[in-house]
Amino acid sequence: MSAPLTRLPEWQALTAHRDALAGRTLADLFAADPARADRLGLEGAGLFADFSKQRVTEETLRLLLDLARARDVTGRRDAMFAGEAINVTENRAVLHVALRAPKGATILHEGENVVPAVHDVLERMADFADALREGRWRGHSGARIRNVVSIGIGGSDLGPVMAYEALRGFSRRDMVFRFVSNVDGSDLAEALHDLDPAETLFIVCSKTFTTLETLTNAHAAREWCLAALGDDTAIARHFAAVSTNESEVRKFGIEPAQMFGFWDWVGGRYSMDSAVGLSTMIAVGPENFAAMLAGFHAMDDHFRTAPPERNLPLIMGLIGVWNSNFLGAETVAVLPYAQYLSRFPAYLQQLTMESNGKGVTLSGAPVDHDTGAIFWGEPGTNGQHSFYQLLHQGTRLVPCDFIGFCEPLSARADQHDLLMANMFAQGEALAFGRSADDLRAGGTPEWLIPHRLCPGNRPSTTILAQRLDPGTLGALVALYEHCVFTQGAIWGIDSFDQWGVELGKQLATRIIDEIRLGEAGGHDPSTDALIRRYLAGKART
Ligand SMILES: O=P(O)(O)OC[C@H]1O[C@](O)(CO)[C@@H](O)[C@@H]1O
Repeated sequence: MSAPLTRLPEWQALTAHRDALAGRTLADLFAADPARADRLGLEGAGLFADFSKQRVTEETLRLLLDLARARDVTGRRDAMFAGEAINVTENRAVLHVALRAPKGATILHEGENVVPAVHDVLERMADFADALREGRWRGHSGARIRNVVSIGIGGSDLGPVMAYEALRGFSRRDMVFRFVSNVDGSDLAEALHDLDPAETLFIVCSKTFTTLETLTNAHAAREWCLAALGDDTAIARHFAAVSTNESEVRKFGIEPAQMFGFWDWVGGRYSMDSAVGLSTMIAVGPENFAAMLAGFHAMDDHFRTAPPERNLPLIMGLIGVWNSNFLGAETVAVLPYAQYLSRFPAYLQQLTMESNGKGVTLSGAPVDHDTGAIFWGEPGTNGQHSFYQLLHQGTRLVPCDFIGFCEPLSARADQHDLLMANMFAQGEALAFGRSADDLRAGGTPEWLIPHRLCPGNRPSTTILAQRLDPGTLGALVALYEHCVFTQGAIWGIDSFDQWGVELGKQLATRIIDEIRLGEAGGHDPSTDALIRRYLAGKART
């Protein structure tokens, strides 16, 4: 791993190949090889991905696989599954794959099989979830718990809220689930405004149990609860915690019996299938949660065992490297054609950008190439009526991931056909565009042709699965997790730390004190002036 990535012969071969391919459009590639649609489709864990609308040939994939070999991606993958401390800057193992391993499996961490402990927590979660769902777990006044409010942020929020939205169709409709993350007090206020404290359970979700936003909201929720229920003992019936930090949980007043733990080898953004998924399990039930874990595990197995050239996350990750580093794409648009996946792009933003938004290699040397792309997106068809204009005719290259399902989850099957027709149409339009000749033949006046022309040659991947159920969701999340892993291994970065978020937190702590004291100073002139202006405005309220 010592030679800089871009000096590797495998990298240079890809650069030369990119130059040789220059000028060959997707239309050219399909004209030369109509069967590429068959050969560039891969299946794994119930997901099918069509890569034929990516600007790659089989030679590109061969060269990308050479690069993966040179970077020992499969060796690093095996090290992850073996529990090695591949998160080097925190000296930690990265074992989210153990969270979804079946009961009899063995995954070692420091010589100990962690799978039994994972299943102990899952069983405790299931008991608690069932007790709530069946009305056996009651509030302090004896009232049935009808509302579950999850308080967390980042990995302790985005996974649970995404999964709840994705699996709403499988959730208990007679219970209310809300998610509070922002330190902006209006988030909590809106979540609670119509809830009865006697019927409300809070799940405080924080790996560290020290996060400013979560602890602030949790204390405010505690006050709200006590103001109505009037007794400290009520906390035991109305609060549960998900954390790795038992002593801080106790300090907050939540007993270990209501604490569901996980481990330092689970990164926050890789934790939705740990106890962090408690709200998901309460919403959809332990069986559906187990089906989601099975979907994750099926993709883990595929990633671990499928040959590189048929390995879905590996190939998808490598194509992402090709688009970023060789075609110059800066972003990836994630476009689920499923309203239930409305929070999936936001979830992926943390997974991909907190993982691969790094500027130095594992040894601390600056990278000499771009790393993680900017992920963003919205569900289709909504996005079509806002930003797709730029995708079709703008000056930037934006590779798109379309995600769709064969079976509708609503009874309106004809609407599902409309939805899917739109998804297929967008991939086709991006790839093949509309030529001047076509427009002329359709009667477009000459002066309007440049405005209406769609140049095409814009790459996309289409992921198609049977239906959006718990197993599919697990497989889909694991697909992106392993994609991120593959890219991090190619770039030689630590995909599992997040030191970049620290500085802002430290500065905020200092500024909070200054605001409380009513005086700013010691920052740069712009920041000082902004704080003073804020203090002046605040004084007028
Ligand atoms: O679960 P915690 O410890 O409250 O952290 C929340 C989030 O904050 C971060 O550390 C970033 O600030 C994320 O990595 C993490 O998911």
